[in-house]
Amino acid sequence: MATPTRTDFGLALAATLLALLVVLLGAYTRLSHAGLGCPDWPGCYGFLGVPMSEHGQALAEERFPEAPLEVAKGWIEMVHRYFAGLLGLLVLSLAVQALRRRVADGQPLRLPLALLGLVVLQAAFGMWTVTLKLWPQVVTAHLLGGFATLSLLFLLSLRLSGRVAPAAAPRGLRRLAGAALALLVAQIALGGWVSSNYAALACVDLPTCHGQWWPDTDFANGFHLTQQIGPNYLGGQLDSAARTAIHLGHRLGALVVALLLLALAVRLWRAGLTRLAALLALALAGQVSLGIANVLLHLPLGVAVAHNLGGALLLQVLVLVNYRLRAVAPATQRARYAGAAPLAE
Ligand code: HEM
Repeated sequence: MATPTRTDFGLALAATLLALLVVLLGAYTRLSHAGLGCPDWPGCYGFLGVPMSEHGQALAEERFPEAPLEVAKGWIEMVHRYFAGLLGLLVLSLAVQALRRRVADGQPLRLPLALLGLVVLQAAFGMWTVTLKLWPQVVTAHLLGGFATLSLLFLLSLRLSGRVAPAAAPRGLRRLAGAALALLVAQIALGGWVSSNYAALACVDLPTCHGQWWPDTDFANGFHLTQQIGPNYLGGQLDSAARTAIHLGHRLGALVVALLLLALAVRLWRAGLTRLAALLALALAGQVSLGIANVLLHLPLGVAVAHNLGGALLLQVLVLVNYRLRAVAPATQRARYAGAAPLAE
Protein backbone atom coordinates (compact mmCIF):
# COMPACT_ATOMS: atom_id res chain seq x y z
CA MET A 1 0.00 0.00 0.00
CA ALA A 2 1.33 3.47 -0.88
CA THR A 3 2.18 5.65 2.09
CA PRO A 4 3.32 9.27 2.16
CA THR A 5 7.06 9.68 1.91
CA ARG A 6 9.42 12.39 2.98
CA THR A 7 9.16 13.56 -0.65
CA ASP A 8 5.43 14.29 -0.18
CA PHE A 9 6.20 16.32 2.90
CA GLY A 10 9.12 18.05 1.17
CA LEU A 11 6.92 18.96 -1.79
CA ALA A 12 4.19 20.34 0.45
CA LEU A 13 6.72 22.36 2.44
CA ALA A 14 8.34 23.72 -0.72
CA ALA A 15 4.88 24.71 -2.00
CA THR A 16 4.14 26.44 1.34
CA LEU A 17 7.33 28.49 1.15
CA LEU A 18 6.66 29.32 -2.49
CA ALA A 19 3.11 30.40 -1.60
CA LEU A 20 4.55 32.76 1.02
CA LEU A 21 6.83 34.23 -1.64
CA VAL A 22 3.92 34.59 -4.09
CA VAL A 23 1.81 36.35 -1.42
CA LEU A 24 4.71 38.72 -0.75
CA LEU A 25 5.29 39.40 -4.44
CA GLY A 26 1.55 40.09 -4.76
CA ALA A 27 1.77 42.59 -1.90
CA TYR A 28 4.80 44.22 -3.49
CA THR A 29 2.94 44.46 -6.81
CA ARG A 30 -0.12 46.01 -5.16
CA LEU A 31 1.74 48.35 -2.83
CA SER A 32 4.14 49.61 -5.50
CA HIS A 33 1.08 50.39 -7.67
CA ALA A 34 2.19 47.94 -10.35
CA GLY A 35 -1.10 46.01 -10.42
CA LEU A 36 -1.83 47.33 -13.90
CA GLY A 37 1.80 47.04 -15.05
CA CYS A 38 0.47 44.71 -17.77
CA PRO A 39 -3.01 45.65 -19.00
CA ASP A 40 -3.76 42.12 -20.29
CA TRP A 41 -3.59 38.60 -18.87
CA PRO A 42 -1.86 36.14 -18.83
CA GLY A 43 0.63 37.84 -21.18
CA CYS A 44 2.01 41.37 -20.99
CA TYR A 45 0.93 43.58 -23.91
CA GLY A 46 0.46 40.29 -25.77
CA PHE A 47 3.99 39.03 -25.02
CA LEU A 48 5.27 36.28 -22.70
CA GLY A 49 7.46 38.84 -20.91
CA VAL A 50 7.61 42.63 -20.82
CA PRO A 51 8.46 43.87 -24.34
CA MET A 52 11.98 45.28 -24.26
CA SER A 53 12.89 45.78 -27.94
CA GLU A 54 11.94 48.94 -29.82
CA HIS A 55 9.74 46.92 -32.15
CA GLY A 56 8.01 45.16 -29.23
CA GLN A 57 7.37 48.42 -27.42
CA ALA A 58 5.94 49.99 -30.57
CA LEU A 59 3.60 47.02 -30.90
CA ALA A 60 2.62 47.34 -27.22
CA GLU A 61 1.70 50.99 -27.74
CA GLU A 62 -0.32 50.10 -30.80
CA ARG A 63 -2.21 47.34 -28.95
CA PHE A 64 -2.92 49.28 -25.73
CA PRO A 65 -2.74 53.02 -26.52
CA GLU A 66 -4.64 53.82 -23.30
CA ALA A 67 -2.05 52.01 -21.11
CA PRO A 68 1.47 53.38 -21.76
CA LEU A 69 4.15 50.79 -20.99
CA GLU A 70 6.18 51.23 -17.79
CA VAL A 71 8.86 48.55 -18.04
CA ALA A 72 9.67 48.33 -14.29
CA LYS A 73 6.01 47.96 -13.29
CA GLY A 74 5.47 45.41 -16.04
CA TRP A 75 8.31 43.25 -14.69
CA ILE A 76 7.03 43.47 -11.11
CA GLU A 77 3.66 42.19 -12.28
CA MET A 78 5.15 39.46 -14.52
CA VAL A 79 7.54 38.13 -11.87
CA HIS A 80 4.52 37.69 -9.57
CA ARG A 81 2.72 35.81 -12.35
CA TYR A 82 5.69 33.52 -13.13
CA PHE A 83 6.06 32.48 -9.49
CA ALA A 84 2.28 32.03 -9.17
CA GLY A 85 2.41 29.78 -12.26
CA LEU A 86 5.18 27.71 -10.68
CA LEU A 87 3.10 27.40 -7.52
CA GLY A 88 0.17 26.19 -9.63
CA LEU A 89 2.37 23.41 -11.03
CA LEU A 90 3.53 22.37 -7.55
CA VAL A 91 -0.05 22.24 -6.28
CA LEU A 92 -1.04 20.20 -9.33
CA SER A 93 1.68 17.65 -8.58
CA LEU A 94 0.57 17.49 -4.92
CA ALA A 95 -2.97 16.71 -6.10
CA VAL A 96 -1.76 14.06 -8.57
CA GLN A 97 0.40 12.52 -5.85
CA ALA A 98 -2.53 12.46 -3.43
CA LEU A 99 -4.73 10.75 -6.02
CA ARG A 100 -2.05 8.12 -6.63
CA ARG A 101 -1.86 7.42 -2.90
CA ARG A 102 -5.58 7.60 -2.22
CA VAL A 103 -5.60 4.01 -0.99
CA ALA A 104 -3.21 4.80 1.84
CA ASP A 105 -4.64 4.89 5.32
CA GLY A 106 -5.81 8.30 6.44
CA GLN A 107 -3.82 10.26 3.87
CA PRO A 108 -5.13 13.70 2.92
CA LEU A 109 -6.94 13.66 -0.40
CA ARG A 110 -9.62 16.32 -0.14
CA LEU A 111 -7.13 18.96 1.00
CA PRO A 112 -4.79 18.74 -2.04
CA LEU A 113 -7.81 18.65 -4.37
CA ALA A 114 -9.34 21.69 -2.66
CA LEU A 115 -6.00 23.42 -3.02
CA LEU A 116 -5.96 22.74 -6.73
CA GLY A 117 -9.44 24.27 -7.05
CA LEU A 118 -8.32 27.27 -5.01
CA VAL A 119 -5.25 27.87 -7.16
CA VAL A 120 -7.36 27.78 -10.33
CA LEU A 121 -9.76 30.28 -8.72
CA GLN A 122 -6.81 32.45 -7.72
CA ALA A 123 -5.63 32.53 -11.34
CA ALA A 124 -9.12 33.77 -12.30
CA PHE A 125 -9.00 36.44 -9.58
CA GLY A 126 -5.55 37.45 -10.82
CA MET A 127 -7.05 37.95 -14.26
CA TRP A 128 -10.06 39.90 -12.94
CA THR A 129 -7.75 42.09 -10.87
CA VAL A 130 -6.33 43.31 -14.18
CA THR A 131 -9.41 43.25 -16.41
CA LEU A 132 -11.63 44.96 -13.78
CA LYS A 133 -8.87 47.50 -13.20
CA LEU A 134 -8.14 46.91 -9.50
CA TRP A 135 -11.76 46.83 -8.36
CA PRO A 136 -11.28 46.64 -4.54
CA GLN A 137 -13.69 43.73 -4.12
CA VAL A 138 -11.62 41.60 -6.49
CA VAL A 139 -8.27 42.79 -5.12
CA THR A 140 -9.34 41.94 -1.55
CA ALA A 141 -10.71 38.54 -2.60
CA HIS A 142 -7.43 37.85 -4.42
CA LEU A 143 -5.47 38.73 -1.27
CA LEU A 144 -7.70 36.48 0.86
CA GLY A 145 -7.36 33.67 -1.69
CA GLY A 146 -3.57 33.98 -1.48
CA PHE A 147 -3.64 33.80 2.32
CA ALA A 148 -6.02 30.82 2.12
CA THR A 149 -3.74 28.99 -0.33
CA LEU A 150 -0.76 29.58 1.96
CA SER A 151 -2.68 28.43 5.05
CA LEU A 152 -4.04 25.25 3.45
CA LEU A 153 -0.59 24.35 2.13
CA PHE A 154 0.84 24.85 5.60
CA LEU A 155 -1.94 22.65 7.01
CA LEU A 156 -1.13 19.99 4.41
CA SER A 157 2.56 20.15 5.38
CA LEU A 158 1.61 19.71 9.03
CA ARG A 159 -0.55 16.73 8.20
CA LEU A 160 2.15 15.13 6.06
CA SER A 161 4.90 15.82 8.59
CA GLY A 162 3.69 13.00 10.80
CA ARG A 163 4.46 15.10 13.87
CA VAL A 164 1.08 15.10 15.52
CA ALA A 165 0.46 15.43 19.20
CA PRO A 166 -2.60 13.67 20.56
CA ALA A 167 -5.55 16.04 20.86
CA ALA A 168 -6.66 16.51 24.41
CA ALA A 169 -7.46 20.21 24.55
CA PRO A 170 -10.49 21.38 26.51
CA ARG A 171 -13.44 22.32 24.31
CA GLY A 172 -13.40 25.94 25.56
CA LEU A 173 -9.82 26.40 24.43
CA ARG A 174 -10.54 24.86 21.03
CA ARG A 175 -13.50 27.20 20.59
CA LEU A 176 -11.44 30.23 21.56
CA ALA A 177 -8.76 29.24 19.04
CA GLY A 178 -11.42 28.77 16.33
CA ALA A 179 -12.98 32.17 17.07
CA ALA A 180 -9.55 33.80 17.04
CA LEU A 181 -8.81 32.30 13.63
CA ALA A 182 -12.16 33.51 12.22
CA LEU A 183 -11.69 37.03 13.58
CA LEU A 184 -8.14 37.20 12.31
CA VAL A 185 -9.35 36.32 8.81
CA ALA A 186 -11.90 39.16 9.08
CA GLN A 187 -9.14 41.54 10.18
CA ILE A 188 -6.99 40.49 7.22
CA ALA A 189 -9.96 41.16 4.91
CA LEU A 190 -10.28 44.62 6.48
CA GLY A 191 -6.55 45.17 5.87
CA GLY A 192 -6.98 44.21 2.22
CA TRP A 193 -9.92 46.63 2.03
CA VAL A 194 -7.77 49.46 3.46
CA SER A 195 -5.03 48.73 0.97
CA SER A 196 -7.23 48.27 -2.11
CA ASN A 197 -9.18 51.46 -1.35
CA TYR A 198 -5.96 53.40 -0.77
CA ALA A 199 -7.11 54.34 2.74
CA ALA A 200 -3.76 53.78 4.48
CA LEU A 201 -3.10 57.49 4.82
CA ALA A 202 -6.70 58.50 5.56
CA CYS A 203 -5.51 59.03 9.17
CA VAL A 204 -1.89 60.00 9.69
CA ASP A 205 -1.99 60.49 13.46
CA LEU A 206 -2.45 57.84 16.11
CA PRO A 207 -4.33 56.94 18.30
CA THR A 208 -6.47 59.89 17.14
CA CYS A 209 -7.39 60.56 13.49
CA HIS A 210 -7.30 64.11 12.10
CA GLY A 211 -6.61 65.08 15.72
CA GLN A 212 -10.01 63.72 16.82
CA TRP A 213 -11.14 60.53 18.54
CA TRP A 214 -14.06 60.24 16.13
CA PRO A 215 -13.53 62.27 12.95
CA ASP A 216 -15.95 62.71 10.06
CA THR A 217 -16.63 59.18 8.69
CA ASP A 218 -18.85 57.63 6.04
CA PHE A 219 -19.19 53.92 6.80
CA ALA A 220 -22.06 53.42 4.32
CA ASN A 221 -19.88 54.35 1.35
CA GLY A 222 -16.66 53.00 2.83
CA PHE A 223 -18.20 49.53 3.13
CA HIS A 224 -20.59 49.64 0.15
CA LEU A 225 -19.58 46.20 -1.11
CA THR A 226 -21.40 46.33 -4.44
CA GLN A 227 -20.23 49.80 -5.41
CA GLN A 228 -19.02 50.10 -8.97
CA ILE A 229 -17.06 53.29 -9.10
CA GLY A 230 -14.61 53.22 -11.91
CA PRO A 231 -13.50 52.60 -14.48
CA ASN A 232 -9.91 52.54 -13.17
CA TYR A 233 -9.36 52.10 -9.43
CA LEU A 234 -5.61 52.75 -9.31
CA GLY A 235 -5.11 55.36 -6.55
CA GLY A 236 -8.65 54.89 -5.20
CA GLN A 237 -11.96 56.60 -5.89
CA LEU A 238 -13.65 57.09 -2.51
CA ASP A 239 -13.81 60.45 -0.78
CA SER A 240 -12.00 61.27 2.45
CA ALA A 241 -14.84 60.43 4.90
CA ALA A 242 -15.34 56.97 3.34
CA ARG A 243 -11.60 56.23 3.42
CA THR A 244 -11.43 57.43 7.04
CA ALA A 245 -14.24 54.97 7.94
CA ILE A 246 -12.32 52.10 6.32
CA HIS A 247 -9.09 53.05 8.07
CA LEU A 248 -10.82 53.34 11.46
CA GLY A 249 -12.59 50.01 10.89
CA HIS A 250 -9.20 48.31 10.52
CA ARG A 251 -7.85 50.02 13.64
CA LEU A 252 -10.84 49.01 15.74
CA GLY A 253 -10.64 45.50 14.30
CA ALA A 254 -6.98 45.35 15.35
CA LEU A 255 -7.96 46.27 18.90
CA VAL A 256 -10.56 43.48 19.13
CA VAL A 257 -8.30 40.90 17.47
CA ALA A 258 -5.34 41.83 19.67
CA LEU A 259 -7.41 41.39 22.85
CA LEU A 260 -8.75 38.03 21.70
CA LEU A 261 -5.34 36.74 20.62
CA LEU A 262 -3.81 37.86 23.90
CA ALA A 263 -6.53 35.97 25.79
CA LEU A 264 -5.76 32.92 23.65
CA ALA A 265 -2.02 33.23 24.36
CA VAL A 266 -2.72 33.35 28.10
CA ARG A 267 -4.98 30.26 27.90
CA LEU A 268 -2.37 28.37 25.86
CA TRP A 269 0.31 29.27 28.39
CA ARG A 270 -1.85 28.03 31.24
CA ALA A 271 -2.52 24.80 29.34
CA GLY A 272 1.22 24.12 29.19
CA LEU A 273 1.67 25.10 25.54
CA THR A 274 4.17 27.79 26.46
CA ARG A 275 6.15 27.86 23.22
CA LEU A 276 3.00 28.22 21.14
CA ALA A 277 1.75 30.96 23.48
CA ALA A 278 5.03 32.87 23.20
CA LEU A 279 5.08 32.50 19.41
CA LEU A 280 1.54 33.86 19.19
CA ALA A 281 2.28 36.82 21.45
CA LEU A 282 5.44 37.62 19.49
CA ALA A 283 3.74 37.45 16.08
CA LEU A 284 0.89 39.62 17.35
CA ALA A 285 3.21 42.24 18.83
CA GLY A 286 5.20 42.36 15.58
CA GLN A 287 2.10 42.78 13.45
CA VAL A 288 0.58 45.54 15.59
CA SER A 289 3.94 47.38 15.68
CA LEU A 290 4.23 47.20 11.88
CA GLY A 291 0.66 48.50 11.52
CA ILE A 292 1.45 51.45 13.78
CA ALA A 293 4.72 52.07 11.87
CA ASN A 294 2.70 52.10 8.62
CA VAL A 295 0.69 55.03 9.92
CA LEU A 296 3.40 56.99 11.73
CA LEU A 297 6.01 56.63 8.96
CA HIS A 298 3.44 57.35 6.22
CA LEU A 299 3.51 53.94 4.56
CA PRO A 300 7.07 53.23 3.42
CA LEU A 301 6.95 50.38 0.90
CA GLY A 302 9.19 48.11 3.01
CA VAL A 303 7.02 48.49 6.11
CA ALA A 304 3.80 47.99 4.12
CA VAL A 305 5.14 44.74 2.62
CA ALA A 306 6.43 43.63 6.05
CA HIS A 307 2.92 44.27 7.50
CA ASN A 308 1.54 41.94 4.83
CA LEU A 309 4.17 39.33 5.71
CA GLY A 310 3.35 39.77 9.41
CA GLY A 311 -0.35 39.15 8.69
CA ALA A 312 0.50 36.00 6.73
CA LEU A 313 2.78 34.67 9.49
CA LEU A 314 0.31 35.49 12.27
CA LEU A 315 -2.32 33.55 10.34
CA GLN A 316 0.04 30.55 10.10
CA VAL A 317 0.58 30.68 13.87
CA LEU A 318 -3.21 30.49 14.30
CA VAL A 319 -3.37 27.57 11.85
CA LEU A 320 -0.69 25.82 13.90
CA VAL A 321 -2.50 26.53 17.18
CA ASN A 322 -5.79 25.17 15.84
CA TYR A 323 -4.03 22.16 14.35
CA ARG A 324 -2.31 21.37 17.64
CA LEU A 325 -5.56 21.65 19.56
CA ARG A 326 -7.66 19.64 17.12
CA ALA A 327 -5.41 17.17 15.34
CA VAL A 328 -6.30 13.56 15.76
CA ALA A 329 -3.29 11.37 15.18
CA PRO A 330 -3.54 8.46 12.76
CA ALA A 331 -3.42 5.06 14.47
CA THR A 332 0.33 4.54 13.97
CA GLN A 333 1.18 7.90 15.48
CA ARG A 334 -1.29 7.47 18.32
CA ALA A 335 0.69 4.40 19.29
CA ARG A 336 3.96 6.36 19.10
CA TYR A 337 2.57 9.18 21.24
CA ALA A 338 0.68 6.87 23.58
CA GLY A 339 2.81 7.75 26.57
CA ALA A 340 2.91 11.51 25.97
CA ALA A 341 1.28 13.95 28.36
CA PRO A 342 -1.88 15.32 26.71
CA LEU A 343 -0.87 18.89 25.89
CA ALA A 344 2.87 18.87 26.45
CA GLU A 345 5.00 20.46 23.69
C1 HEM B 1 -3.84 41.80 14.22
C2 HEM B 1 -3.58 42.95 13.70
C3 HEM B 1 -3.49 43.27 12.24
C4 HEM B 1 -3.60 42.47 11.12
C5 HEM B 1 -3.79 40.97 11.05
C6 HEM B 1 -3.47 43.33 9.97
C7 HEM B 1 -3.51 42.89 8.64
C8 HEM B 1 -3.39 43.71 7.54
C9 HEM B 1 -3.36 43.26 6.17
C10 HEM B 1 -3.43 41.81 5.72
C11 HEM B 1 -3.25 44.35 5.38
C12 HEM B 1 -3.19 44.38 3.84
C13 HEM B 1 -1.76 44.51 3.42
C14 HEM B 1 -1.59 44.48 1.92
O1 HEM B 1 -2.30 45.12 1.17
O2 HEM B 1 -0.74 43.76 1.45
C15 HEM B 1 -3.22 45.49 6.24
C16 HEM B 1 -3.13 46.80 5.81
C17 HEM B 1 -2.96 47.88 6.64
N1 HEM B 1 -2.90 47.87 8.03
FE1 HEM B 1 -3.10 46.26 9.22
N2 HEM B 1 -3.29 44.61 10.40
C18 HEM B 1 -3.29 44.62 11.78
C19 HEM B 1 -3.12 45.71 12.61
C20 HEM B 1 -2.94 47.00 12.20
C21 HEM B 1 -2.77 48.14 13.06
C22 HEM B 1 -2.74 48.12 14.58
C23 HEM B 1 -2.63 49.23 12.25
C24 HEM B 1 -2.43 50.68 12.63
C25 HEM B 1 -3.02 51.28 13.58
C26 HEM B 1 -2.71 48.78 10.88
C27 HEM B 1 -2.61 49.58 9.77
C28 HEM B 1 -2.71 49.15 8.47
C29 HEM B 1 -2.62 50.03 7.32
C30 HEM B 1 -2.39 51.53 7.35
C31 HEM B 1 -2.78 49.22 6.19
C32 HEM B 1 -2.78 49.65 4.71
C33 HEM B 1 -1.42 49.40 4.13
C34 HEM B 1 -1.39 49.72 2.64
O3 HEM B 1 -2.27 50.31 2.06
O4 HEM B 1 -0.38 49.36 2.09
N3 HEM B 1 -2.89 47.42 10.90
N4 HEM B 1 -3.30 45.08 7.57
